[in-house]
Amino acid sequence: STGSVVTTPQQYDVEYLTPVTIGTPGQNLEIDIDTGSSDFWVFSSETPKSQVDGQTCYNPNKSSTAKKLEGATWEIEYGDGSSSSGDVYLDKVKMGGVNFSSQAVEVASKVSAEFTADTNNDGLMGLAFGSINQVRPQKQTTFFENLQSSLDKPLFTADLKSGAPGHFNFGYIDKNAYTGSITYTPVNSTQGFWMWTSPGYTIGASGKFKSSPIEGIADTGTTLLLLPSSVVKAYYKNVSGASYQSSNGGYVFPCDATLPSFYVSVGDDARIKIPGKYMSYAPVDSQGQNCFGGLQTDDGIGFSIFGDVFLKAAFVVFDAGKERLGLAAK
Ligand SMILES: O=C(CNCCc1c[nH]c2ccccc12)Nc1scc(-c2ccccc2)c1C(=O)NCc1ccccc1
Repeated sequence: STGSVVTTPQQYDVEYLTPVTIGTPGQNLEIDIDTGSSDFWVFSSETPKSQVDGQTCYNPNKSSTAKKLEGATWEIEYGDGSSSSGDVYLDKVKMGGVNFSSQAVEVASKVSAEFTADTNNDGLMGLAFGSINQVRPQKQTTFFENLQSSLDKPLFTADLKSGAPGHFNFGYIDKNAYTGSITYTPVNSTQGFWMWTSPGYTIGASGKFKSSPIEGIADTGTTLLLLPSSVVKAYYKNVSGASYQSSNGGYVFPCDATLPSFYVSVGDDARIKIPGKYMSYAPVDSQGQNCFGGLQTDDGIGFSIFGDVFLKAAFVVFDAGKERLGLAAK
């Protein structure tokens, strides 16, 4: 089997939302497909009304195919301090024409304020590895892991775009979705992530390649590109008026500054170009005077995060069959 589903960026490309159908009859939710985590959790009939602000809630009691996974609970906390927790049902899940009949759906009986405030986002579907799933006492496998053996090819692809709908595809590679060739690089999944190492980077079209291995994860659930502070400092040296502002929690610069492009090397002889305009995330003030950088440091994380700022510049193949990541220009 193969599948394809549209994914739509929210304002400033902060996240991408994808339609997912759960249960019988189908309940349609808008979900953040997240290759940086491994839990599929949703706003639900068990989420206190005070913590719901417009989100669509999955109600297992209204699904004839829902079965409670007795004794199973989950809780998850993300690096920004946001969190959610609850219990678990098994139900039919459909996305982009592919479906799995007994997917673990983690229903939220509690969500933190960040998720309540994210009014269009009805939940997250983690597509990292099941080894870091947070359901206890027994970890659950991801939607992709459940589908893998029935897919034409054991892979999925992400084609995120800046300010326009893109696609997640399952089981096949759409040759029309990229230019040139796909460069593959090994994935180390021992920490449960799509973790890979870039050999280095180049700042600006006429910049010199800097050989500097960067180990990080391909993470559609993180908005920004989070790299070592040495790399980040070197980049913002080229942006007039840029400075680290602890009050804003990162590098900020005048919104009219000229931003150099940033090239991330892949394998021996390929690189992904991130256009300068992707390197500005959003205004930090209502006048739109100063802007928050799309590139920030990975301090305190333990690895870098190749988030949406990077991923939307590429066509990305998440190849579980060969434990590798494919990257191509588009
Ligand atoms: O969790 C994910 C992917 N799902 C995010 C879902 C999500 C988390 N708030 C959300 C809010 C809305 C929608 C989705 C999400 N990736 C990883 S791996 C390591 C870290 C980490 C660990 C320690 C410290 C920092 C990061 C994160 C992380 O917290 N990223 C989010 C972030 C990263 C930096 C700043 C803010 C958030």
